Amino acid sequence: RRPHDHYAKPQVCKQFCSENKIVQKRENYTPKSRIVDVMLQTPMFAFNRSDSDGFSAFRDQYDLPKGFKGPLTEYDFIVVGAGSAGSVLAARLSEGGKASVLLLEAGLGESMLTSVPTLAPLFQMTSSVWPYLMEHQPNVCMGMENERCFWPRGRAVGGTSVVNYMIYTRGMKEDWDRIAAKGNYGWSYEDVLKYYMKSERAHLREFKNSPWHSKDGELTVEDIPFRSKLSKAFLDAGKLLGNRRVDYNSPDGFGFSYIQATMSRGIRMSSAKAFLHNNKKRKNLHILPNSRVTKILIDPATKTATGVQFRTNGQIYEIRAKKEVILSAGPIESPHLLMLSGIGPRKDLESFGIEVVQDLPVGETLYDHISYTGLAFVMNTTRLTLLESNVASLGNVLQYTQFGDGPLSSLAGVETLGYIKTNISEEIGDFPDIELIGTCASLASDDGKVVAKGVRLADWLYNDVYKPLEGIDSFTILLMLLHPKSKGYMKLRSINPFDQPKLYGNYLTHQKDVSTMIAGIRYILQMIDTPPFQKFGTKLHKKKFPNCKMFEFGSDGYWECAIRTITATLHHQISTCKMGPPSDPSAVVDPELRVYGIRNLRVADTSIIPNTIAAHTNAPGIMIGEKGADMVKQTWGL
Ligand SMILES: Cc1cc2nc3c(=O)[nH]c(=O)nc-3n(C[C@H](O)[C@H](O)[C@H](O)COP(=O)(O)OP(=O)(O)OC[C@H]3O[C@@H](n4cnc5c(N)ncnc54)[C@H](O)[C@@H]3O)c2cc1C
Repeated sequence: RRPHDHYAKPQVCKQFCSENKIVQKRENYTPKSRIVDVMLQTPMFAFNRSDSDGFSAFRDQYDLPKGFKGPLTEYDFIVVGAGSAGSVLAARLSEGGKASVLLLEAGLGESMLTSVPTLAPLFQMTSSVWPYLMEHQPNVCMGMENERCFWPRGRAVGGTSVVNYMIYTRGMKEDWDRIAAKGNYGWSYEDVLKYYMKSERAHLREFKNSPWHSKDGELTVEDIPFRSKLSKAFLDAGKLLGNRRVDYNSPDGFGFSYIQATMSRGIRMSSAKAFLHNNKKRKNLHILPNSRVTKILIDPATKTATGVQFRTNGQIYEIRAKKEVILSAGPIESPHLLMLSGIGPRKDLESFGIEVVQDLPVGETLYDHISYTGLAFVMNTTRLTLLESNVASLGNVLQYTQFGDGPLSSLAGVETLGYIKTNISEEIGDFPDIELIGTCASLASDDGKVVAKGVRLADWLYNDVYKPLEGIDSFTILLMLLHPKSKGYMKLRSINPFDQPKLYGNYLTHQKDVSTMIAGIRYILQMIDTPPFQKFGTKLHKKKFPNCKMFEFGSDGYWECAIRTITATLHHQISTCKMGPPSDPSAVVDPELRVYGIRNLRVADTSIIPNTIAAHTNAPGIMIGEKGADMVKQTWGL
């Protein structure tokens, strides 16, 4: 071969060459926030605001290693998506130098601003996310813009770990043991714990010598440096109601605790920072940001994945995988890519004229964790919460830039967790059905500019109910429905890879989900009545939602209307490429993550999680990346 034959050449693009307009518009958007404004006055964060990409000066760069002019024509492994799972996979498969790895990512490198924990809600309005909207579902998200639920997903090197709230949770022992008991060999708690611990570098004051945490991994897990007095009140109230203080990331995790966060000295620890930064100069690891995969290349005769097609800078490339293609594009794009490539429900694919390579139930299962974020509590005591007007001070910015602590290191007010079993649960033993999340902020703490806008809360609701709280100390306690019985699904919208698929959450279609959430709200109100909160004169803000006026405030009918009005997702969509044994008709991948019926193709990301788990899904995604990498290595003797 002549040397230039090693490099991939762009091909003529015949169709679907440009991305949809929404994404292009967002590329040029710099979010507005008082905290950012103050930060920009400091030399540390100064940058050119007239730049069309407001964050360009402070973006992580991922140039190809020295000596490479472009991507090669083939690699041993192609990993699609540099998110929570994909970053780990690419790092592990390229270690030791035995295999060549191409990591393709649609988004750009993360910016310096995404590193600041308290700005987490800001990025849901930027080009760092895929701005998915759920299809309209009557009677949910009634208080969101156009009554549509918003499902942003991270779009950056680091994926959703670049825009998430950094809560580090692994799931209960029972969750993983149940998954294994359904025929998913190798996925029991004991099995997955090994991989959680492989990644982890814990600095947790309370659990310094715990056997359930490791100090040797790449992913720093820390206590949040900032704690408000309300965090202690939350834990004390929990204790008074009979809950234990626990390490929720131990096998005995049913109880209350301070949050453990993926951060390092107050700075966000994305999976890109943890797994790619130190490895990006490896000669055998090529990372291509701004490169969107549009199709998996599959030989229909042998049913073997042979490579991918992707678009970068308006050019289309096809690159071959000598060993495997691994999809880590997340719970929406991994199934989307499978369907576009002929792997999915036969009837649906045929209705779009897509040649069916493998008939599989891709996208037919979709679970999510919904939450009610609408409770607001006021107090007779001031300076207990994170009012943006107080946080946005030069002193706080300097404190953060010098020491990595202070209010800017807060996860936008999120501080504590409590796993509870409501009085209507039918589960046996310590199996929680609700997670409570203690905070020191409410929807009004930033005057409605960021958090409410980020979740697309409708102005009619915000102005009527929350605006009166602006400038006043107020906070919320959230609840998350851990094991919804309502099941959603997703479908192709068209054969254009740039069209978002149709997403159906099917939220609250099972009445038990509604009653469990109401029981969770009542539990929170009980907590608020205890002395730890009452010593601050804490009271529920009792302004009725305008669309729920027909119900008596506080009745079951009222709370049902309220949760159907603010039906907030905590963005843990899973199961769209469900893992299961061959006997499971709803499975897309086997317990070694191989797509059924196709050779050399795996899915390794949160889309494979088969059941709901009591966890936020970043750490599980990273664990799946670790475990997936080991399985791939084992297959190829690496
Ligand atoms: C606002 C928000 C807050 C959250 N907070 C928390 C939290 O506090 N704690 C927690 O544990 N979890 C949280 N989550 C959820 C968690 O972060 C995600 O579930 C997890 O990161 C998903 O990991 P993944 O590897 O499956 O996918 P992702 O991390 O989403 O990675 C997928 C990657 O693939 C890329 N990609 C997609 N399609 C293509 C394509 N065609 N070509 C190339 N690249 C592609 C994407 O751009 C992305 O980078 C939050 C999520 C959101 C949205």
